[in-house]
Amino acid sequence: MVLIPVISKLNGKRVVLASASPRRLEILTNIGLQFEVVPSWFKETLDKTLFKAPYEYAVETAKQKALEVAQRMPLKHLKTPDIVIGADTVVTVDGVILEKPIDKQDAYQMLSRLSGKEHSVFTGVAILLCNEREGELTVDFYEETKVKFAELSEEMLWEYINSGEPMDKAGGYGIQALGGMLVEYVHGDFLNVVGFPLNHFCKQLSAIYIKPSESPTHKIKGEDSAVSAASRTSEQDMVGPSYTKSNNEGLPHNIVDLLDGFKASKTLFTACRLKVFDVLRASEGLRVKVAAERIGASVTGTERLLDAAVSLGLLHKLGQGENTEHASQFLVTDSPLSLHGYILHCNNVVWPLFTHLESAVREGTNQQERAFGKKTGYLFQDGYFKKDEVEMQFLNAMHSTAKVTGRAVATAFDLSGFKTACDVGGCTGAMAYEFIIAHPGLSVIVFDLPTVIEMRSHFLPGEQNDSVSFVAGDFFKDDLPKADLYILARILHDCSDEKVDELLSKLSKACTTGCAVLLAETVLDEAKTRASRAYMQSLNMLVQTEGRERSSAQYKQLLESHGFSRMRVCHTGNFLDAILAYKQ
Ligand SMILES: Cc1cn([C@H]2C[C@H](O)[C@@H](COP(=O)(O)OP(=O)(O)OP(=O)(O)O)O2)c(=O)[nH]c1=O
Repeated sequence: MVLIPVISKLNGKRVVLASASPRRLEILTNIGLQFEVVPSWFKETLDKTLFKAPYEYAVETAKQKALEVAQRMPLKHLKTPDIVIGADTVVTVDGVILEKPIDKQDAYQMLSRLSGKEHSVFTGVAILLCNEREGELTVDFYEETKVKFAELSEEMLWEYINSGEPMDKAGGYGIQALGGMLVEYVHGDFLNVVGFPLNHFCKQLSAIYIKPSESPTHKIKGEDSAVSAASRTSEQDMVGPSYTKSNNEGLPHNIVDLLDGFKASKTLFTACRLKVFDVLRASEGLRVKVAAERIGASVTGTERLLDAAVSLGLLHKLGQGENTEHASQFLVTDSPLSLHGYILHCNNVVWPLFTHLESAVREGTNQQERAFGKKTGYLFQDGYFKKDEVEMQFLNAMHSTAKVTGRAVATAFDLSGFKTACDVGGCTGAMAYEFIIAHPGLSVIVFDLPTVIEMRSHFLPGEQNDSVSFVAGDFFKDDLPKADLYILARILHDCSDEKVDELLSKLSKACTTGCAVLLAETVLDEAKTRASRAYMQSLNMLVQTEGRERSSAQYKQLLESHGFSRMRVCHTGNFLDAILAYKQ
């Protein structure tokens, strides 16, 4: 059985079917696959004229369905999938793509087109491997099945249409049900018509998860191996699944992705600096020349930047020239969850520091002086951060990340036992507001430097709420406000070990038995089996600060040494994990 070995390979992985199709659910359930269903919100409105073949449209739609769920789950479901499966089925006849009919008349038109003719059914499938060590991989393929309808009388057509069966099916028919009466022959995979090419899917999974020595010898149509479609060579136009050369002939895709990683980052940073996403939101379907004028750049440079943004899934294919849902959500400057500020910080501060990563590794110190020509004490009291535009940019960055991570951190634990929290170094209050929303009985005092407190009105102009108050002070030099829960979001990871001990010792004195600290940090995964972001963040601390990221075991030891016990860790699946520990 091709599938049995693959099933065992998937055990323990979070598999998600990004489809509302009951047929796909049934097909995968019947083979004993363990998976969750999270229907995709991707609107199936890609411009068909931009695709040179119907199967390309089906594959791209399947990929976008899977991507949407993979990117939404950590934020909305607070869990990260390991594998997301997207699929899209289309019927084509005489070169026209038929999707689900919009009404009975449309169903009549479709079925009349199909009457007495052979047509093709294409199902595109995308398998998104989210937690692979080398980052996100997409394996996509399609399957074609030929179907011939008998000559359909008007009476038969309308009797079938009035059964209601056509309405939620591509081409307006269901071969597995009443629609089977319309069919003279099927050449190819029957389940592919129903909506999921099961055999091809199993072969792809085998190619991904079973080493050649383990797997029964089988050739998938075309060539061996399925790899990241992102590295698929563009000149390929083969009928059948999409491939690149098998790994032993080409570069391992994770090396290729890493080689190009910095270019992808810089593409995102540059597009944000030029406010490309704001310009494209203002007038959808903008032509490149007009976009170039609006962002004040050359036409040739703009064209390549936009093409690169499309390849990174930030923009829809050009011709529509419009933001993807995620670009609208996170990359335009004024959206509620905009990461624009953080991205500018990455471009203007983190990028120059990472340029000196080798020196940081050799010396074991941050590279502020090489990058910006200044020594630094505790980072955020340094003169460099006193310049208004630099401080405002940094606050923008912290504000935008707090907005994106705040909900996940605030909902990580049941905090109903606490009345007053102090958000130590709480910056603009974005995290504090998430805590009072998640815990209505809680009030939060945001404690931060006077200059930070003065600037808060830039960030939360409308959101006045009595449960959030602001107190100016220096958490190293001044007394901490009285509270029974102390929140420290991305504070300890900036500090030297000595500063960490100084601060935790102070918190321990401020806490009576039953009080607690809640840390929001990127927790290192000792087993190194999860996404590598935490280890990238650990290098970020090396180049930027005197601090570092820590594992759960290290936090446990550190907190216990300052009288905090009963530590619990919540891996939120977002940028930040949450740690709660109680004063003994
Ligand atoms: C041709 C044909 C299609 N279909 C169904 C399969 C799909 O469910 C549907 C094609 O529409 P799709 O957009 O592929 O799938 P969907 O809308 O049902 O679900 P989702 O988008 O959430 O993945 O048509 C049949 O059930 N029988 C058939 O014979």
